[in-house]
Amino acid sequence: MSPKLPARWPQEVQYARSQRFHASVPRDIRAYLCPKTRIDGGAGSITESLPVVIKPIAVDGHPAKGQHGLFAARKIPPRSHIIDYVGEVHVDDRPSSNYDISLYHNTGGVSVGVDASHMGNEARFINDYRGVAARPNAFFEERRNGMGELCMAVWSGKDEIKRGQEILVSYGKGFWQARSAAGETTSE
Ligand SMILES: C[S@@+](CC[C@H](N)C(=O)[O-])C[C@H]1O[C@@H](n2cnc3c(N)ncnc32)[C@H](O)[C@@H]1O
Repeated sequence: MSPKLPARWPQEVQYARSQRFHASVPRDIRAYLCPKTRIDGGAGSITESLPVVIKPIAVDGHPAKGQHGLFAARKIPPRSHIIDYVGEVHVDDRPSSNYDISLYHNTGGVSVGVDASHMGNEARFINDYRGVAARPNAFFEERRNGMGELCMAVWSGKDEIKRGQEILVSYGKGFWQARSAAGETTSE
């Protein structure tokens, strides 16, 4: 059964509750990332509602005005798991994706990313804090989910996130440096 789409989910993007593996991921890397046999694709383990909601950004001065962001649907305690970043796990280059985050590097120099440009979950709407707030209120850190699969998770920082607040992470300077040539800017 396909999962219910969140409000304001874009038609052209496939909604998924668990990451998918692109053919570019070598077998040994995949075995490390996903050591257990997956029975149902991973969707079955999610029972709780997520503490987040996708909203359009209409505030003047917000650098992502006209786009969407991810907001707390209820109070989120400090240092707690918010959501896993779901997308296509890949090792091929995706220089034009604005939804590609780094998941894992092995000692042999293989870099694994999670790209949510064509498929993903609510986490793909998390904006960078630059130009929005003084600092991020959430951060990326990998974890092994209930199925033992390595994934990139989003966690709250040291302060509680209040209902209605935008979830903001740092994409890292590299993200913006790579885009400055293309004319995409932040206030930093
Ligand atoms: C992962 S997407 C975030 C979700 C996006 N706002 C949307 O509606 O699909 C990353 C893109 O969001 C925009 N963005 C996120 N944070 C931003 C910021 N602080 N300043 C300017 N643009 C931002 C940029 O266009 C960036 O390439």
